[in-house]
Amino acid sequence: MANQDHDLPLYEKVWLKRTFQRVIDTLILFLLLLLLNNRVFSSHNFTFPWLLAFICESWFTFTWIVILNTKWSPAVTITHPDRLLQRVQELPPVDLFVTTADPVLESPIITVNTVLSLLALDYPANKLACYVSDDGCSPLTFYALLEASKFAKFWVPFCKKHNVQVRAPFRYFSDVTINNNEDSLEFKQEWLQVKEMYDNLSRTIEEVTHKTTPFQLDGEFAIFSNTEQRNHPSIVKTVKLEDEKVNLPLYEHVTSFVETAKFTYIFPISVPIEVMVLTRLKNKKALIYMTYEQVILENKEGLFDGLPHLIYVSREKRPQYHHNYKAGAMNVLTRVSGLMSNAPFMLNVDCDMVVNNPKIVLHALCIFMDSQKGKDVAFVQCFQQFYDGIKDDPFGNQWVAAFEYIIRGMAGLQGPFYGGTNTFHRRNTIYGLYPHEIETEIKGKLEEDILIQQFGSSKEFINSAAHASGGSVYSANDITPSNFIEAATQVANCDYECGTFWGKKLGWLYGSISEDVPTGLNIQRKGWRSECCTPDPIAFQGCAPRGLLSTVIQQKRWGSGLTVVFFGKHSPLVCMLFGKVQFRAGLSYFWLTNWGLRGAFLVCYVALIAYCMIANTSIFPQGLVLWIAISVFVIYNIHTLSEYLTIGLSITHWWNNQRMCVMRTTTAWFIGFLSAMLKLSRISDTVFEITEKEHTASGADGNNADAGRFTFDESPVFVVGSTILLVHLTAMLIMFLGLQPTPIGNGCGVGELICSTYLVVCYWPYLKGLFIRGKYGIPLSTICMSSVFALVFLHFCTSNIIT
Ligand SMILES: O=c1ccn([C@@H]2O[C@H](COP(=O)(O)OP(=O)(O)O[C@H]3O[C@H](CO)[C@@H](O)[C@H](O)[C@H]3O)[C@@H](O)[C@H]2O)c(=O)[nH]1
Ligand SMILES: [Mn+2]
Repeated sequence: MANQDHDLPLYEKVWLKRTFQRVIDTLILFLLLLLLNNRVFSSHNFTFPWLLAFICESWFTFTWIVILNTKWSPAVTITHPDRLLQRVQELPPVDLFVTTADPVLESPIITVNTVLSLLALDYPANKLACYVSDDGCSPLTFYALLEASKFAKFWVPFCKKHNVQVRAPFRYFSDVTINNNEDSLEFKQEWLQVKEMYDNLSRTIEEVTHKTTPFQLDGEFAIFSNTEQRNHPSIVKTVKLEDEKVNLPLYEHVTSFVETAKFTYIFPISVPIEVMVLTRLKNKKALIYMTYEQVILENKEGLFDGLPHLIYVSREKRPQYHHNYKAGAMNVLTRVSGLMSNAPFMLNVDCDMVVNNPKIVLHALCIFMDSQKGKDVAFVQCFQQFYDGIKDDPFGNQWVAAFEYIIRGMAGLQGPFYGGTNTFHRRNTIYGLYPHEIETEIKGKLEEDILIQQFGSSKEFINSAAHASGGSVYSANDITPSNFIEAATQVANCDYECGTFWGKKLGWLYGSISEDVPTGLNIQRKGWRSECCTPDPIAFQGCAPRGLLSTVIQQKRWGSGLTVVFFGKHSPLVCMLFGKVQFRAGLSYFWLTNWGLRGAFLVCYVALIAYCMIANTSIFPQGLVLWIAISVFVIYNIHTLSEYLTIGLSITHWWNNQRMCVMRTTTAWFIGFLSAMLKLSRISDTVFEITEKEHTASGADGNNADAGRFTFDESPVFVVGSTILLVHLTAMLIMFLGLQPTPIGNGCGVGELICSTYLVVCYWPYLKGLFIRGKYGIPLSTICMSSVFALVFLHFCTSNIIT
């Protein structure tokens, strides 16, 4: 290898020039400031509505500054896995985390596909360990994984042999068919065989999932009897050894294992690659532990081309302990994996995020391992992109433009925010280290009692954490996850974290249902950077909510979780003032953390406009200044439209996103904001509601009559939406019928009318929903409630309380 080669970076960062965009952005800002200026200096109408308008408009201008700042210096990263492979002697181990929480909303077949795609990554199998956290404590999920691990023994070699790109079987088989003319006979045969196996697998899993009779909880599954999702009792599991065909050469191995690990019991299955299923034996100690782990697949021989370890983890749940949702699950996975494989890097994906680029680990490592720029990179974030997205994004949940402009923009600053999935982390940063500590082995040298205070009382875990912090890893050959079952059980217990730093200073942070954002901020606060990784083909593909109902659940959660972050200890402002988050990076975090607040301000403004129309007053200026306001509106729309068109999105896509932005801000984010306020004032807590992942194996939305159509239910989100619509319809009616009272000041003008019309046009799906019954219509109860609210508002406006 030429010396020169060594100097080439493993990744490059290229800043994009978007000069024209900057000019227009600045023009809009200039006009907004002009309008604000006009409001302050040339208005003589200092009433309460005026003040409210001034506050809201200042907020909108501030939001625009935040957006402009975020978009200003976009960057892309280009990675060179070929250089990495040439340069490093040995690739580092990587732990893979998958979280699932509900076998109904997240069908096990989805999780299975994600896991299979991870097992088949183009990376030495002995360097990978895949951990599945099941917060649903579901025997179905466990069963599905067991079945999948059998299939994996054929699937993984098939993918590697034929260099398959999409390694989630349901995606592969719906995309790729055999070509009789081009494909070899061997390929065709294998394809058919593997396809049949997959069809069997998915049929078996579907059958078990949809069986109306309860799942037979015997044999290996006895461990699941008497468990509840939120309350797992002590579980003792027995395995009938004689049912399995025993592979003799493995026998020796197994007996020695049973001697060393008293509380575990192994039986091998006769398979080409060693597969072991572990379970705990009945013993006193196990009765105290209320969680269990199963090692499903163990690559004990450390075979390069074998299968990665696959470990099922379901942490203990007790009603008296808060389980902290996904953040809690991630911390358990961090500890369990720390014991079992302790890889210096970990990848975390949601259960629906399948690998789309099998070389993604190499791409991400290019960033971490670059000797110049990689040292202070804490995490590598891949975009969230979606398969089978409904055409033109009717619910605005595919975020294509946001990724292109906002996240790439953040990438040019201190780095993208942590998005909760598709992310590679350094184990060290999760353990709370600062960039400069990485090479000084600080944690490794800490006193044991300090480590116990921070990391909890497991000796084995502290040992492994010290190892990790010191930069040394277990060598790939001593990895035997099953040796650590007992210790892993302990660190997955509810009370393990009591009094420790977990969730407060270490790992995934608790307190917000958008755990990802504060976790990322807490890392960047220490001076770490992050990078985007956007290789071609794209890294992962997930399942975007397919209906309005699940979109609303997601949006409400974000609106609420992000507001909690905004006002919390890890708000961007705090991290900027007291931490090492750079000014512009901190400001860009406002784009994200103020979603809930945006809801509050926009609802205020929308109400104000309706008030003006009903009470016949005006918040908008007349004459030239009104024209400036109208031109801001027009320029803004043309500008965003051109941004969409530039990246190949359609006009419909743009319009769908625009109107969805208005709708979700004034409904879901607003409700999220209210629930965050209740949480912050300790009146009620917020709950992580899981979004449904629909499994459409056929890959088309044609078979789904609901695709893209708005469906409604009794959610308070729709009450807010319908109220806003009814109020504006009434206001327009009053205006057109000439029922307005004598004007206050200039009286209501064209500005208000334009705003109101735009709003009603955005709310068109709601308007239709008012007149349809059934699931496409707004429920009568919701309409009644909204009418009451609208009447109250009307009364309020006409009773001249505020003038
Ligand atoms: O108690 C829980 C709740 C959720 N999850 C898992 O968390 C993931 C994300 O949940 P999902 O319902 O898919 O939420 P989304 O809105 O799709 O997720 C986005 O937003 C979340 C924060 O609100 C992030 O955690 C996610 O990574 C991000 O993709 C899923 O794998 C769940 O199984 C758990 O493990 N335990
Ligand atoms: Mn998701």
